[in-house]
Amino acid sequence: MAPGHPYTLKWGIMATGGIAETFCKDLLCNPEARGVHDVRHEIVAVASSSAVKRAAEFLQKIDGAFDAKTYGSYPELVVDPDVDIVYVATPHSHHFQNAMLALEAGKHVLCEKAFTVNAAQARRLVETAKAKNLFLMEAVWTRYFPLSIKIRELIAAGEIGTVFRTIGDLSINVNADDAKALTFADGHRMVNRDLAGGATLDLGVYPLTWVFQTLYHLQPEQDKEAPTVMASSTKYATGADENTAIICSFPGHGTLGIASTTLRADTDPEKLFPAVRIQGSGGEIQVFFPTYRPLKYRVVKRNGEARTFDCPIPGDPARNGWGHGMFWEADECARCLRDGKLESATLPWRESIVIMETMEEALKQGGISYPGLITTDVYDPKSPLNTGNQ
Ligand SMILES: NC(=O)C1=CN([C@@H]2O[C@H](COP(=O)(O)OP(=O)(O)OC[C@H]3O[C@@H](n4cnc5c(N)ncnc54)[C@H](OP(=O)(O)O)[C@@H]3O)[C@@H](O)[C@H]2O)C=CC1
Ligand SMILES: O=C1OC[C@@H](O)[C@H](O)[C@H]1O
Repeated sequence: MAPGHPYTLKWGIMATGGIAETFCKDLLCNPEARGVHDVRHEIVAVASSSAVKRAAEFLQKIDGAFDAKTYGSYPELVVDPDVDIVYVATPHSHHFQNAMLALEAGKHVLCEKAFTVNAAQARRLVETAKAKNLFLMEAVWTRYFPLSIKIRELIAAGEIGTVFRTIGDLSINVNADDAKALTFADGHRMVNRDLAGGATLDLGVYPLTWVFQTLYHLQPEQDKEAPTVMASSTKYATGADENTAIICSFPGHGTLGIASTTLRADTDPEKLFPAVRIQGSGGEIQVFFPTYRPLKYRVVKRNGEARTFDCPIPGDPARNGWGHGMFWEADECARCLRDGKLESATLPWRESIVIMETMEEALKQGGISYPGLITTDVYDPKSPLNTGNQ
């Protein structure tokens, strides 16, 4: 990179669904619109497992990167020599096999949340990235929000004294009219066990993110303590969890985290109450819904003094004001690669693994299980999850 020139990261996009579209629209935003001058992004290839036509249609949807190559399969994408990093945007069920496909082809990887279906798969991804000297990161975008960075700084600076407890929720009321079924069809990734559906892996990872970034991430390195986990779930008709509560206890630090998620009620129908409360001896920090894309936090001191801070997401005027907030995690990938780092200090590999251990244990205690095809930690390039027959 020439001095003074931004480092450019060249992306290959694996899958053309909802979040791939949102993420790519963020990649297409001018970084200067968010005050970023040191890195930039280019979408050089897009792959759909269903048809090359879908990849071409995707470029129309994102309204940009019209010169990007389009592929009708994931294996073609990962061998494209122009791709630096693959963004894995498939359902949870596919993450392990798809991320392995990319790593084995020598590509760096940003993999959507939930990272994998279980901890063994997460460990295998990390081992592979390490062995091949490749960058790997779980796409928990919330951690890279300036709001999250600020809150971690406030906690570290003692703004609310000693933190003892974090309570977080991410829930959506998707009851059908009769309140028996949910509005999702049984085959939808949110509830389909074959796609690792369920509230915990899809939504629970966000309240857990708040528990982990406030109670685990900030623990001193020499005292890192994984939580003991107590959890309970209720099951939907498909066998996926629809309602889960997880208590994370860090006894060595005297802290407790409580993360909950349900598909049967909203976190806050009136958008008045905090979705996350980080509670310390000197007060608390409240974070408001959406738990995954927060725009506002409030610091409430023990004496009742309170201040609210709005944190709007900067839009790009040249893209009709678009800006969703996923660009900050993309900037992190670019900076890590520019600086020769294989993992992000904001979400280190070890932490992603401990979070997967926590969710795996919670699901086990809740009696939730997933099929062998999507839980195996044995890589198979010919798995239908890679070849698109699943
Ligand atoms: N960070 C965030 O805010 C969000 C993250 N996510 C995460 O992103 C991932 C994808 O979610 P989302 O984009 O909403 O899902 P979608 O169903 O909209 O898209 C998933 C895409 O994966 C590909 N795919 C490959 N095999 C299958 C299969 N058997 N069934 C369904 N899709 C398949 C398809 O693309 P193709 O045909 O082109 O191969 C499909 O379009 C999930 O892991 C989810 O947790 C989701 C929403 C928000
Ligand atoms: O990651 C996510 O955040 C937003 C939710 O609506 C979505 O289901 C989930 O996958």
